[in-house]
Amino acid sequence: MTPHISAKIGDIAETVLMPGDPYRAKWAAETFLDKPKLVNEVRGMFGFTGDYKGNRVTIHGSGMGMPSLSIYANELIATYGAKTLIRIGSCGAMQTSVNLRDVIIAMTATTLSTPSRGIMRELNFAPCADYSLLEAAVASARAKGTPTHVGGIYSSDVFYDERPDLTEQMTRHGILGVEMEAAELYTLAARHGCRALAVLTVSDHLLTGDALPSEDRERSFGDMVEIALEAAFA
Ligand SMILES: O=P(O)(O)O[C@H]1O[C@H](CO)[C@@H](O)[C@H]1O
Ligand SMILES: O=c1cc[nH]c(=O)[nH]1
Repeated sequence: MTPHISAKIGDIAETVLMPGDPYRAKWAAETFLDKPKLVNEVRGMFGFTGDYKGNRVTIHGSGMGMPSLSIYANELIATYGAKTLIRIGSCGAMQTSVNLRDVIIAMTATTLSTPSRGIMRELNFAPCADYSLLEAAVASARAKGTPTHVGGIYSSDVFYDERPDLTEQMTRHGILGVEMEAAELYTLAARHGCRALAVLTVSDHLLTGDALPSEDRERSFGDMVEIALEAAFA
């Protein structure tokens, strides 16, 4: 047990999918896993462990933002022995070539700061995905025919951004989309010798202002979950 996870040691799998939303964790576990078992609900942050095609997997919420993800990822790695952590999140598109419902597989995660900033000091560490997971996720997305983009994303500390100039710079520099957790996940995975990846579904578009109504999201979110599960066990 940890301060934030009540699961017994052994109740969490070595492979963990991490949506920001605990209700997405519940939905994904109940939709895609055999025999999903609730293993954590401290603070309403659901974690479920079950089987995917015979492979043991946990789907556990991260909460929103890097400080929250950092708490859960640290505890999952240090106490429960998680080795592969895949974020399954929503994001805002930053390129005209990226459409609502498309999937973005994040090679790198640019950021202004992460909870690890204090350790890095003057170093501009480049958080990047595990290549084996990235390659397997791209193959899985291609096989499914899901419209998918692979490249850099931006991990922001804020949802309500007061810096339109930053968005403009990100777009100019080819950043595909914005979310709020991947940079810290990649940094923690690098520190602890784990594998990490972020597979994201575009829920809104920063350049057009378009946004998905929540009832439309399930199908594309389902593709994202299956891509992550297939990549984890490739
Ligand atoms: O849909 P999730 O996984 O929560 O991800 C995105 O949505 C939240 C903001 O609404 C942030 O956590 C952001 O990263
Ligand atoms: O962090 C996020 C997530 C979805 N959409 C955004 O614009 N930002």
